[in-house]
Amino acid sequence: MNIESLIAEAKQARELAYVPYSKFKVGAALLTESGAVYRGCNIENAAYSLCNCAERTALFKAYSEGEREFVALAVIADAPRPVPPCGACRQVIAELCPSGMNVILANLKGDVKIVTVSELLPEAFAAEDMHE
Ligand SMILES: O=c1ccn([C@H]2C[C@H](O)[C@@H](CO)O2)c(=O)[nH]1
Ligand SMILES: [Zn+2]
Repeated sequence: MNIESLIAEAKQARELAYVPYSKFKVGAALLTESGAVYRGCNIENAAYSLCNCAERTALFKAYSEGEREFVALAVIADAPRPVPPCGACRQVIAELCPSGMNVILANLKGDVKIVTVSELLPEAFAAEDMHE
């Protein structure tokens, strides 16, 4: 699976977004070590703080199906620049994905920016920091 294909998966996922409030559809696609792809879209709620981003939808779907080895995550939206994940998603990505994993940020215009998990959230607190 190459970068373009993973972005295409994220674009497909984006079509399923539930966004009556922001009207801002986001899609994500998470590639696992075994080659499986988990898609996610953002799902909003009248209680705004319950809105779930595309990235977290994809990660939670994959993790809850038993997946543990993640190799890349693509995110796409119709934005002026490659869509930047929110702080909550950065924290969840840092918790569940390897620090050197690539996160592919894209928009519908074809702009792509690739960053690592640790670039998105340097010095993130994680499970291994909790006990000696
Ligand atoms: O990386 C991002 C940025 C935003 N959103 C969602 C949250 C909300 O539903 C809408 C507007 O912020 O887009 C995502 O899903 N992922
Ligand atoms: Zn988010």
